Amino acid sequence: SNVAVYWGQGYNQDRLSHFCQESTLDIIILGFINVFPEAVGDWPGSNFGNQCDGTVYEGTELLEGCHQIWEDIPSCKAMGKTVLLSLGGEGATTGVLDHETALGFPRPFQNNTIDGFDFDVESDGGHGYGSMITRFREHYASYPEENFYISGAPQCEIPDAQLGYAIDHAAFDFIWVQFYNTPSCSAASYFDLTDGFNFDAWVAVVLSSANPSAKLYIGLPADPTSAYYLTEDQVTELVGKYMLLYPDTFGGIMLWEATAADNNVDAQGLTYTEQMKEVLYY
Ligand SMILES: CNC(=O)NC(=N)Nc1ccccc1
Repeated sequence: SNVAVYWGQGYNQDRLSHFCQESTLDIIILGFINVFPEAVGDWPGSNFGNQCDGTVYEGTELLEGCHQIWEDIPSCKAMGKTVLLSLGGEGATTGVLDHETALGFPRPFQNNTIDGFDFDVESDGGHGYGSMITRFREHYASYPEENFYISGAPQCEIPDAQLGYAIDHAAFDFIWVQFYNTPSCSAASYFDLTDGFNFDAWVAVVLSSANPSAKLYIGLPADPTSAYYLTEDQVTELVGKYMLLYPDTFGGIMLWEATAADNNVDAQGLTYTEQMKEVLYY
């Protein structure tokens, strides 16, 4: 099973190549394309924290000076990483992506080196995401020799207000549930009296979704100051239980996010990511 991390919004974050060199990481999700086109023909916008030079394509919010990222993606893939580009993120302008706008979402990702797209839609979700993912699948089909992926980061309440429809009607490869940010179903609630952690119910969602063989990941915060943070021992107990309960559907652990995980070092000098890898291969 895999460790997936979000990268692009970390405090004083290192360039992508630094994380590509970490053997513990399998999937790196670049965040974010955080402005969606309001209408067909509009351009999306992007934000990668401290990583780009601030210049945008004329008249858009789309960053054009992300040289380090575009330089690092090919080498990241050469090191065996799966690199996905995430659409959305906290506070993103995701607009009501209707069917037409969804199909018209321009793909200004000048290079085609990314392995797929992640949907981290946290507000204003429309039903366009199902159409958009179906359209992505049609594009993917014209490159049968390539492996392209679609992933999603729903909140843990079921059905997820933004992605629930898309998960039921369009094929995802990975679903990393944000078992944080929502008290009622967080992984942390497994350890308190409420015990609302709902991985079992999420397995049922996947098995009745458009792609029952999608892999389901446990999403966790990597920052020890986060309200929903789990200690290494708590992750060992929780993940140890669910990875054995659902060996076919359990895909691994997703962390928000890469820099926080790097900076979170335990008494043995292991980063949080290395601790997660130990849990998965325990
Ligand atoms: C995968 N997407 C996220 O994790 N989005 C998000 N809103 N993350 C977040 C986690 C902790 C504090 C603030 C934001």
